[in-house]
Amino acid sequence: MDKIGVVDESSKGNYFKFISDQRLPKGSFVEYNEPKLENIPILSKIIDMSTLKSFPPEFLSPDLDPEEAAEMAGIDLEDIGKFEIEAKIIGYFREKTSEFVNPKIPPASGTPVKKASTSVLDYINKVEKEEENSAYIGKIIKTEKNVNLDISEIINTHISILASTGSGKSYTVGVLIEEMLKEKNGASVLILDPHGEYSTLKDLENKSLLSNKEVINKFKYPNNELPDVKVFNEDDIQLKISDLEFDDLAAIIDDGSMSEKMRHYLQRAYNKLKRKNFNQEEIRDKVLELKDKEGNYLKDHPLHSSSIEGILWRLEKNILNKDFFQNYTKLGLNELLSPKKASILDLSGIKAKDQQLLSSVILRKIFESRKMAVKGENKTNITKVPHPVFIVIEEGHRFAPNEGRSKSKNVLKTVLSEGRKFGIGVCLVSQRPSKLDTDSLSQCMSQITMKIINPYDQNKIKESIESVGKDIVDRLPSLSTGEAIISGSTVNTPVNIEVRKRITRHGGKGVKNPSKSWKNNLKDNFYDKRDKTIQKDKETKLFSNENQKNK
Ligand SMILES: Nc1ncnc2c1ncn2[C@@H]1O[C@H](COP(=O)(O)OP(=O)(O)OP(=O)(O)O)[C@@H](O)[C@H]1O
Repeated sequence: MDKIGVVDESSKGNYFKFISDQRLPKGSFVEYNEPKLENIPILSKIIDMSTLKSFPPEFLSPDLDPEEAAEMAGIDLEDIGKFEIEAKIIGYFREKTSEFVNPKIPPASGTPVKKASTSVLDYINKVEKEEENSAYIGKIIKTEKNVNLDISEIINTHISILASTGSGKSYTVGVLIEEMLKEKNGASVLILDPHGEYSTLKDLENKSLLSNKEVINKFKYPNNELPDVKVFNEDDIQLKISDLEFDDLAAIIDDGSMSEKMRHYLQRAYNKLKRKNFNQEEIRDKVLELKDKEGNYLKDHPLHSSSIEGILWRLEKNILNKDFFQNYTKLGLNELLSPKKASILDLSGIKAKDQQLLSSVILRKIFESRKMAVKGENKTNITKVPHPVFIVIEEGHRFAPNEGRSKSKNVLKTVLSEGRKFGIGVCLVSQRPSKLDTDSLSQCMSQITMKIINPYDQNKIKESIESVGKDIVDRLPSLSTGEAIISGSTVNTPVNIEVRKRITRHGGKGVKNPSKSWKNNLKDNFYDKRDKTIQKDKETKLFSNENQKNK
């Protein structure tokens, strides 16, 4: 491999500087051989670059000969156009423990530096491209080297995808899901989709939409079938009231004004609902029974009496008059979760609070079900999901906000902290990491981080994610759309990548030409009329010219 630079004298600690005449992008990799360790190649990453020497401004005149100027300024002309590049030492790969080991000695001055070779870059991946449990996510920037995520790590210890709006989060989620659904993995995926932007994954069901035979083969299962992608919307999603726990019920009817007394009476009524399959009316009837039973006491204690009335009113308003709650569940876990299947819950037609509620019930059911399956228990009222599950939660800050209440926060935290034991992998997606619950974020042991400009969001990432150091955060604002830094347990060392192209169409596109769309939708479309008049004028002119010619 060709030498691209030489270590200069300023080496210290984990970092060294070298001089090169090449521009090397930040985040790219170089290597050098360490003679004290049998010449083993040491992988290092570029973190900064500056020009080595430049002419002082007073010598920057077009009339001045460069050689003369260099002599006058006391600069070696050869140094102009060279770069001083700072690199961070990553280390050599120790196969025995599958990790990069820092050599703890900086390279000596004069050590040749080379572009990292493919054989050294290979160690960045924990898994090979087309093997089981791998997700080919893109290439190391400015190279042809593939980066493959280790899916076992994602399922066991979760992943976060963080980026400012428009930087490519949902595109990247799409790529990850495509990889999950390839035949090599055959995953069971559930997507909580508040903006309804993932339905284009349905392209995977249609051979004619997949570009060629080679692509089709990657998704084709032994029975010749392609993956199943199902979209469920508000008409399909309804909650069975008896799936709610007491806290859910209290949270739904509490608009912030529910007193402790009201909570107390609601709890007593709820405790009387011994059967597992109660309906909306039965909750109200239990409160009415309580009112009858305590009749005399309530007469003497008007405050208690008004508490019961308060509950009845709230039940009427929030539960009995809502189509969203049914006495049955339209969607069972069996329908949602199955290998080689992605179920997209399009929540765009559901209010934010109801989205949280729905997610909390679904997450809890999946958690209970997986727990039972792993522990080998059998409970008749719980559907058994016998395989691991990958759950994508878009707009994660809505479901687990850092501040304020959310009906789904506690259960999501439980899934993140204990899901590891039960094979529930979560992908938490957010454009506002600073608004995301800190514990939830730090439970995601792998990260795909894309362009982030907001300093609050950058700080949050620095403070709550161990594997994302300052050098990574400093690079976030300069990333382009579609560029990402992968870090954490899914790869052996953090790596800058260009996310691969999607196989399916991307569903999260903005409006391409808003002006055109507005004009096309004008009630009195005078643009159309104008265009027709112009066309007519042209034709008239043309004919009159031809008439003239014919004359
Ligand atoms: N890897 C990529 N290759 C090509 N185009 C990409 C890539 N990533 C993103 N884009 C394009 O960039 C645009 C924004 O991407 P995307 O919708 O994924 O952003 P986002 O971060 O999810 O935004 P929002 O938060 O607004 O949903 C899209 O038009 C998409 O097609």
